[in-house]
Amino acid sequence: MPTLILLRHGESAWNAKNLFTGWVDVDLTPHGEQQARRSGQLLRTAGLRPDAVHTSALTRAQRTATLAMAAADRPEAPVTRSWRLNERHYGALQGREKSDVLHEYGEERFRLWRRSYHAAPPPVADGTAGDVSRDARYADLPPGLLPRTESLADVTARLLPHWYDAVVPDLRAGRTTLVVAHSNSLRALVAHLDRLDDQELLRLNIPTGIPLRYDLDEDLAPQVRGGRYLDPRAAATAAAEVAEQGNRRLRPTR
Ligand SMILES: O=C(O)[C@H](O)COP(=O)(O)O
Repeated sequence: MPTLILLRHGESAWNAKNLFTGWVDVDLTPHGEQQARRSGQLLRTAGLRPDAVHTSALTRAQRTATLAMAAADRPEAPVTRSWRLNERHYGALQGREKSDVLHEYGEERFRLWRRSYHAAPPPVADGTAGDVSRDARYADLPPGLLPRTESLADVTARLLPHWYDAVVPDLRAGRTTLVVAHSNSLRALVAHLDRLDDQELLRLNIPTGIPLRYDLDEDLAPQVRGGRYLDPRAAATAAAEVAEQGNRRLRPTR
């Protein structure tokens, strides 16, 4: 039975500042690096030895994958990188402080932009930090595929080809597979695996840096809906903090 492990990258510099990040390529903080290493230790303690790794085109996810796999004693496992696993493009919200956005637009709009399936924030303006049309990393993609904003439905549509074409073959081959991605690309994947309804999706928050294990049956359906975090208590606390990010100006100093 194949095992899938989902891991959101460790804390990034913009997570620490409570800024919407999306496709802006910020690095991990020292705390995020530590979370990544601890993820690898948790994998090792659980006896999980990933044979294949999939991650996004963004530095924070790639570095988390490298640090976690080194700590899991599996640095040689092959890594596939795809823009399809990137964070949701957060449009014009990228670079804005989350509590500022909540106060400007109100709780309902803020919640729908962050957690609903269909709402997409306003698109990013040309030439600003989130405009990826001239980013060399995406030069081979048809311009029509490059987002200026995304709903979770858009994320799901661009993520699933990578799931079916690259992750599923690894799982079908019996490889323990680690996917290191982002809050919303992982929400899209969990929604797909667990067949979440709209209300469940609104409540789903994924914490940084804690592996989530899914043991799958032969049809690749989860044996336990929602999977199992390798540190369930820390995951519950951290997920509740993620849900509250609009009400927080700065994270407490560690
Ligand atoms: O891109 C971002 O701002 C975060 O990584 C994810 O944000 P969210 O948890 O507010 O959707």
